[in-house]
Amino acid sequence: MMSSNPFRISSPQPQKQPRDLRKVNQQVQAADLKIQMKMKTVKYKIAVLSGKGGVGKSFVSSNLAMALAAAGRSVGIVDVDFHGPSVPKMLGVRGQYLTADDKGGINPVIGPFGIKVVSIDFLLPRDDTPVVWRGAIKHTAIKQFLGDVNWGELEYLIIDMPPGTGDEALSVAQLVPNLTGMIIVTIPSEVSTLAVKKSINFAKTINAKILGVIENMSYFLCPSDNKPYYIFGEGKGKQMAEEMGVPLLGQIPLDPIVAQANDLGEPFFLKYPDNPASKEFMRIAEQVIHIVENSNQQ
Ligand SMILES: Nc1ncnc2c1ncn2[C@@H]1O[C@H](COP(=O)(O)OP(=O)(O)OP(=O)(O)O)[C@@H](O)[C@H]1O
Repeated sequence: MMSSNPFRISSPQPQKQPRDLRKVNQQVQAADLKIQMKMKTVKYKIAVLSGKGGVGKSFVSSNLAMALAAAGRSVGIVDVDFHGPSVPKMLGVRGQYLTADDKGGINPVIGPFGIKVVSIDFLLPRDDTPVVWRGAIKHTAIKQFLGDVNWGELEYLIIDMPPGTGDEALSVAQLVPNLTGMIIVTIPSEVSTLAVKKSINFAKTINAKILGVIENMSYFLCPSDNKPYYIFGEGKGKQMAEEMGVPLLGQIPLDPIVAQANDLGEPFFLKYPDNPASKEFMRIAEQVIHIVENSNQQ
């Protein structure tokens, strides 16, 4: 005869569950409190996202971080792109390790210009180790990156997000207290700008301020005639930013030296300060500083 309870779900144990729940609640509250404490000493927290993958979001995050540091600001960067962590390589610190202090805190890796860097990449045993995590684990990892790392006093924390508006974006929106705003990276192609519109609408849905859009791979500056060639089309980023009512912070050229430096694990902005892309990053950093430091939000 079939049992009335085919899944053999045991009946609830009223005395045990509340105690366990209380313990879990206490742990969650303690973790949230830790994040609040750690983030109190970080003035501006900026998430960098893109609607689509491969548009150069990590390149932009890493080089914007260096440009902000070159402008005299203290900077940290947290890479929450768990499935494709490329910030360490783009900052030239790949292969280094996070260390623990005697109080259980995590010491970030120190990158160029003294930037504090945290990424899952520092914890992976091998180059080809995939991160196979569901949303809940990524949420916990983001909590640890925010609450357990010794960030110290920082003016800027750049949060390099994975492409799209999935679990990580929601976790960051939920966990980072007083998120200063979001910067959205795009390339001048129709498919990318469509995806960006989704990111902008996502930011609006969660009430995050959009600091602006950065158009990457905007044009190729031909070395023989020094003229810009708009490979993916001209003016798309500007048009899209105007349509969506957000500022276009800058346009980074497509340059084989960028790809080469990133592939070699060289920090591009530091190594090629006179390249037009680096100069544009400096201009973008100055605008970001102007926008966030002149608003009262912290
Ligand atoms: N302006 C540029 N000129 C030339 N190559 C570039 C430029 N920007 C990025 N790249 C190259 O494009 C590739 C993708 O860059 P990146 O990893 O930053 O993109 P992403 O949007 O973060 O990708 P993902 O979707 O994996 O998170 C890299 O090989 C990088 O070197």
